[in-house]
Amino acid sequence: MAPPQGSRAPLEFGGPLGAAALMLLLPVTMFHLLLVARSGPARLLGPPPYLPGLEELWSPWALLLCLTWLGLQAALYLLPARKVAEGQELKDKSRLRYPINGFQALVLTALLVGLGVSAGLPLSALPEMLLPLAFAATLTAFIFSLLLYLKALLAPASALAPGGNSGNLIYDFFLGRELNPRICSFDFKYFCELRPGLIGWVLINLALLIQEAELRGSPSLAMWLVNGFQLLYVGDALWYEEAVLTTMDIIHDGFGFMLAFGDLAWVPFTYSLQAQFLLYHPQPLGWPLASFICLINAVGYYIFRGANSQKNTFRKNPSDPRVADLETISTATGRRLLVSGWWGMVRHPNYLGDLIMALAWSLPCGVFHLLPYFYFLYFTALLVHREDRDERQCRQKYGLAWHEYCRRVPYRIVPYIY
Ligand SMILES: NC(=O)C1=CN([C@@H]2O[C@H](COP(=O)(O)OP(=O)(O)OC[C@H]3O[C@@H](n4cnc5c(N)ncnc54)[C@H](OP(=O)(O)O)[C@@H]3O)[C@@H](O)[C@H]2O)C=CC1
Ligand SMILES: CC(C)=CCC[C@@H](C)[C@H]1CC=C2C3=C(CC[C@@]21C)[C@@]1(C)CC[C@H](O)C(C)(C)[C@@H]1CC3
Repeated sequence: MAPPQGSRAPLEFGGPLGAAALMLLLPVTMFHLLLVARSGPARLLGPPPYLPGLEELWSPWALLLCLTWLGLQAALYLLPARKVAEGQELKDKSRLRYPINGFQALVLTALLVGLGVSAGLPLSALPEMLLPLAFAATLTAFIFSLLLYLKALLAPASALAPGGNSGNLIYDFFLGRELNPRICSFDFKYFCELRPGLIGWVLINLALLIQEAELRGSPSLAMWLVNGFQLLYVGDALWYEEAVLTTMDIIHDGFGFMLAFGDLAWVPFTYSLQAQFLLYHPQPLGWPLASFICLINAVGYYIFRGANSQKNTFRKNPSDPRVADLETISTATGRRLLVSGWWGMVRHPNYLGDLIMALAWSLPCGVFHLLPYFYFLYFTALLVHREDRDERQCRQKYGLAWHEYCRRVPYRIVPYIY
């Protein structure tokens, strides 16, 4: 049931036409990347080396493996958590509770995979299955999104997200109608955001590293760097799992095809692109340059983690000694905005740190192919668009206080540039 006309949020992503285009373009782009990464020329802007037939894309075994993976991660999600955190206050003043056991799930997955490999699990065969696995993940995302859409038809208006309730089926299916779709205490958006896709991403990276070792005797330094950087990123996300509860996806966005496909297919199969590229295009990398790239990643991580933890600590407890001395702006909602510390440097310092890391992930692949920089380019576009969406939401939330924040912190992501 769509909310009253007056409360409808403005259309984003180009409205229904843009949503329809993205639902086609995103999977096509993902398959293009998977095909080009394993081709000789590896030309991002060129045609794919060939168009795979359905017999190459569809595999019942790949679908079974995909669903088994989802089942395993769901089982790990349901294990007793070391902690249960409360989410931000909802419209009806209630707060949802979330299990904090993501890092535990990562460690248990690593142990299970390690046991499997020692028992003969052919993990290095995974790279050869990326196309059918990506197809299975895309199919799963579509079906899952349809079930979520149908579930939202039964949800009360108070459970709906501001965005994905335009009344247009395609747009609402893409953006997602329900804000926090759950069955009992199982939160589908929270689960998908941090578990199957992220852990699947580093598992694919590991499989690519093992296959390179089998092919060339040992993994290259570039492959070690990419695996290490991205394992740090995923491990950090799961160690600081509670911080995701103050991010846009959890606070504001409905759970629909965009996030379901993003979590289940886009993240594991396009975020592992550098490792895929390196398997088929080994790159020489000396220790001096590798050390410099590690420094770049470290600077990015320092900014990323510092900014996210500062904002999350502040949102959880403004009186926390770690943030109590920071300068803030009061707002009509009663919530305050940080205007010093990381959030006094630019309005999204966390994005800056993330982008610096994204660049560090590409550099080990050399500078003679554009393909490994796809993530950096896509991610820049995603974060610029995301920052614009967040600006609109915060302007609406905080009014004059946000204008004052923009006056005092004029740059969005990069100091003195943007
Ligand atoms: N690897 C990837 O593919 C992606 C990674 N990310 C990363 O996820 C992280 C989270 O980003 P995102 O989800 O966009 O949201 P953010 O963590 O940037 O949170 C945005 C929210 O923070 C609050 N906020 C903004 N400014 C201030 C301030 N000055 N003081 C206090 N609170 C403030 C507002 O919410 P409120 O005031 O209501 O609390 C705002 O809506 C980032 O590090 C980003 O780089 C994001 C997208 C994709
Ligand atoms: C083009 C397309 C398919 C869009 C979907 C975007 C999603 C892939 C991203 C939206 C927000 C994300 C976040 C992370 C991963 C990518 C998605 C789902 C994130 C879990 C990565 C790890 C970080 O530490 C994080 C937890 C802060 C982050 C949260 C947002």
